[in-house]
Amino acid sequence: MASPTLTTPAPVLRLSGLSHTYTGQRHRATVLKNIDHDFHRGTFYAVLGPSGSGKTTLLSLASGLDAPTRGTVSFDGTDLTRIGLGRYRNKHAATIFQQYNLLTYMTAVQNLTTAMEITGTRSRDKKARALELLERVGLDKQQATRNVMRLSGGQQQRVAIARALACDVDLLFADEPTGNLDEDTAAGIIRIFQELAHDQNKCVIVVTHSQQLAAEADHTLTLRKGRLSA
Ligand SMILES: Nc1ncnc2c1ncn2[C@@H]1O[C@H](COP(=O)(O)OP(=O)(O)OP(=O)(O)O)[C@@H](O)[C@H]1O
Repeated sequence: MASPTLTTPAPVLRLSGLSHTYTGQRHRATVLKNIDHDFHRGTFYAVLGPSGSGKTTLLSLASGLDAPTRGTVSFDGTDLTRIGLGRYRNKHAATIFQQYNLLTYMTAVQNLTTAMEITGTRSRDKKARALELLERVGLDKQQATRNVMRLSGGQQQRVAIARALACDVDLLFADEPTGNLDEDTAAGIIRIFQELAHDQNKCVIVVTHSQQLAAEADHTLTLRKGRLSA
């Protein structure tokens, strides 16, 4: 009897020969060196590495914020340059930035509903969905309807997380998402990342210094001297 063939699922995100060099007037620094790595749906990844090792750079290339100086990033087998970086960011990837990047003239709810509109995320009642997600990250209705600049740093970080959750996309990137949170709130956010990967089949990639977060990820990768290793 023929044995069943096991096929590896295609990666949702592939980095091939990825290198990145920052060039200034008197300064040139190669931060990433010839990185090859596949990332899969249904998986929660943590990327660790010393300060300045290039974690944020890696995330900005993988999330389509910047283009690599060499090599390619592909989503479901298509090079991001063919998809278009703007379209990729709007339709396929949500990013939680280290500096949150919230729309400062809006409330938390409006930040979420605007992101849902941009990504074309369908919801019968976008405001109700936004309130529900903000509650999930621990923000009550009063905080959710306040201008985001009148929230604390940790509360703004949770708005940024809820905004990423509001978008129905395959890839979620996060840069130090628990950096400003107390241990209990951080544990709640880590559980949300696990649910997104395991119950909703998303690919979640988090850059962090937190050992607490890395211990809960399915795969831990380390960036050191421009190389990524498992
Ligand atoms: N726009 C830029 N122009 C020039 N050099 C840059 C630029 N952005 C980052 N770098 C340099 O690239 C290197 C990697 O920076 P990056 O922010 O990716 O590291 P990181 O691992 O995320 O650091 P941290 O853990 O401290 O946030 C650093 O030496 C940094 O100074």
